[in-house]
Amino acid sequence: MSILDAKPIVAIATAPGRAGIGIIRLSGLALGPLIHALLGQDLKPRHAHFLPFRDGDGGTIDEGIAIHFPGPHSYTGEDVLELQGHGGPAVLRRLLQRCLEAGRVHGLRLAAPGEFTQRAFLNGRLDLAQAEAVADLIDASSEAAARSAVASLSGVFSAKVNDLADRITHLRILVEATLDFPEEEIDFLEKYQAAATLAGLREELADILAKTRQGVALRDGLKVVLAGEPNVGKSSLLNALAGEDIAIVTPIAGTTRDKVTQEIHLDGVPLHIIDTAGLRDTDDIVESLGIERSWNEIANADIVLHLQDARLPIQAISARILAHCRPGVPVLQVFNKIDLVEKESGTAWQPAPDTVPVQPENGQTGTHHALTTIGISAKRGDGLDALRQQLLQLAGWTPGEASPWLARARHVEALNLASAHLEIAALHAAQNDTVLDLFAEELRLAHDALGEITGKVSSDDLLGMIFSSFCIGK
Ligand SMILES: Nc1nc2c(c(=O)[nH]1)N(C=O)[C@@H](CNc1ccc(C(=O)N[C@@H](CCC(=O)O)C(=O)O)cc1)CN2
Ligand SMILES: Nc1nc2c(ncn2[C@@H]2O[C@H](COP(=O)(O)OP(=O)(O)OP(=O)(O)O)[C@@H](O)[C@H]2O)c(=O)[nH]1
Repeated sequence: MSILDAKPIVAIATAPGRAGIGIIRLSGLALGPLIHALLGQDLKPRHAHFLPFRDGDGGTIDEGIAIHFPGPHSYTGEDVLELQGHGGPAVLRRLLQRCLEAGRVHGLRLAAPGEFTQRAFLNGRLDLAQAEAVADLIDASSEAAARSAVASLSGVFSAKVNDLADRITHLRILVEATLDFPEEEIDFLEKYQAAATLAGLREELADILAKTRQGVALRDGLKVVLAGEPNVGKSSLLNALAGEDIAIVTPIAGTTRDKVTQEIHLDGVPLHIIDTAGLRDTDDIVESLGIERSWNEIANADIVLHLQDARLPIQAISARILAHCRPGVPVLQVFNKIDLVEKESGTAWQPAPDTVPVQPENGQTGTHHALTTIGISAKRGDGLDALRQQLLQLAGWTPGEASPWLARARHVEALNLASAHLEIAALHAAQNDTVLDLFAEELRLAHDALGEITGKVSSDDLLGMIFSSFCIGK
């Protein structure tokens, strides 16, 4: 249901509730007659008119400003009418009713969520990544996310993707031109330095992918799971990072029975900190159900903080934690309660030689990031700044440097797909008897994958899914 119909649409564009000003927006192919019926006059294009908004009987609903943006020079690319009135819910409801009444003969109907922006997309005013950025800008939870969303909206991300797609096409055209002259196939690769060009394209794609991943982290946040045996201070760390008492802290082992989640922002990056039940063997049914959930959280984590008591030798549970998390997920060994180490031994805490990283039980050597070790005191606050820095670094963040664009998981998927096709193309190119049509086909598939990002290649299902998650009036 991506193209609903071409009828004119109307919606309240501003947030519900009391506000200084509220806006009703209409969009349609030819709003002239409707405007005349509604306002009793024509409007000078792109001119702010102060006038009364009247109901069908001539009674005044509000006094406000009306602006007519004739298509194609409007947000949607169609004729757009804005009625800017006072922002009370009753006023806007009456105005909306009045529009529907006056517009009935013109087929005016309520807009579906995101339908204004969908029309802007269908009329070529925005590409799909920019349209998504409109919603992401509205939803941005931090200033850093908003800054990056604006960059995406202005086309920074799309331009990168389009440029890469064009360069892939350029290479493909060279290859396909050669296909018509089979005797030249052999030296094609050398003649056009195809392998070197392809290597350059793959490097560029890897760079875009890394920045896009950052953009997704900035939009969706990262799941940081606090895991470890009971009583090591997981809940205390959650509270310290959150700056308030969210989770219950007691000296009793097994206090946390269910996960406790808190969202914090580091440098604008949303981190969902998840405190879990302490990992141990237990006969307590409630506790063991909680522990089962802890393992599930570890399996879904983007980053795991494995908390341990700094006074004790490294715990056997470590290998099991590594084995449970997804490949590539960084696990940070956090030694807590270093204040007690100092108190009991009289010297500052040092990472002991026996805290050298253990290998995961399932032998996934090399699939985890380097295991970094850090000492903290959740109670006193030592090491928390260093821990925050570590978290940002693990999130792929350069301090103070905002992600160049905001992005969505579906963009990363498309880039991964493009990357896989370029990788196969490179394998073809490396063969002695390169089959040029297979090489060209992989380039085409990589190009199409990139086209999904900007909507050059898209399905109605995809469009329906994207725009239906917008708010009404956008
Ligand atoms: N009152 C109001 N504020 C708003 C919007 C709106 O629709 N109405 N927007 C809606 O989301 C955003 C601004 N986006 C807009 C994008 C394009 C055009 C537009 O009329 N473009 C024409 C003319 C450009 C020009 O004058 O140079 C064009 O591109 O041809 C208007 C708003 C945010 N603020
Ligand atoms: N001295 C000191 N005590 C700490 C520190 N962190 C936590 N504690 C204490 O250790 C005890 C356990 O802390 P919690 O935060 O409840 O530990 P937990 O890992 O969430 O425990 P479970 O809920 O049993 O899994 C409490 O008495 C805390 O006050 C620390 O850095 N220094």
